[in-house]
Amino acid sequence: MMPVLPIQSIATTEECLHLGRLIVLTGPSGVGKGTLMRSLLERHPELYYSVSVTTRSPRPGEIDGKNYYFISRSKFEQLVAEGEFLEWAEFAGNYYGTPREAVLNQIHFGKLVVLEIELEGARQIRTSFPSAFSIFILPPSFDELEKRIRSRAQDSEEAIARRLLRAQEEIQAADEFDIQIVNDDFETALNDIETVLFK
Ligand SMILES: Nc1ncnc2c1ncn2[C@@H]1O[C@H](COP(=O)(O)OP(=O)(O)OP(=O)(O)O)[C@@H](O)[C@H]1O
Ligand SMILES: Nc1nc2c(ncn2[C@@H]2O[C@H](COP(=O)(O)O)[C@@H](O)[C@H]2O)c(=O)[nH]1
Repeated sequence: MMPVLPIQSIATTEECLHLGRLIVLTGPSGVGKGTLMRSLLERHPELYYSVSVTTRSPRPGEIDGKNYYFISRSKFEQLVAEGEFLEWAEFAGNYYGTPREAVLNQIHFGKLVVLEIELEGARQIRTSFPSAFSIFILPPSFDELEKRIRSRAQDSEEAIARRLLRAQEEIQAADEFDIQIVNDDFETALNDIETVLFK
């Protein structure tokens, strides 16, 4: 299921940090992380985007292995027990996790690796990778955030309510991150991310 590169031994976390860099992109659901990420990858194909594993059902158009690896809760719990995740969390009723081996491989090879994950996972990464660079994406306002979640039209009312509740908690944690970027004008936000990553 998960991509495994032909590497004989995987470096430890600390060894990896000398070879590559880990970037964590976090922010409330609907703020535009995925959209920013897609544009960033188009402009910088040298980046490695870590495809997460989730127990959420695929949305229309989402492809297994591209957007996420979609698996059952029991399989996810088995992978947790086997230590297969670099971090994982439950978010709005579903599990999400970052495949450990693929990410460590890419860092080992000197890649700039980007994780797009929620707050609890980002906190776990800060503990295991203190040198990771963390970015928190903020909405211009809470009303605009709700509008964006609704405009996506892919979540039930219940899921939207859960995501908005969680968004309030997440936004309060924005100061824990190395940098905060407001995604108001899309191009400006994208340029701000590029500036901190590449300039
Ligand atoms: N700067 C922006 N101005 C207006 N709309 C935006 C902007 N950035 C993103 N959007 C829109 O907001 C909606 C949510 O964006 P997106 O799905 O990327 O959010 P997300 O943070 O990845 O959400 P999730 O964490 O739930 O996956 C999309 O319809 C997207 O087109
Ligand atoms: N802790 C983790 N969070 C993740 C991961 N992959 C995605 N996410 C975050 O989950 C929410 C919901 O995503 P959605 O696709 O259902 O809208 C969002 O904040 C994502 O950033 C992961 O591997 N670990």
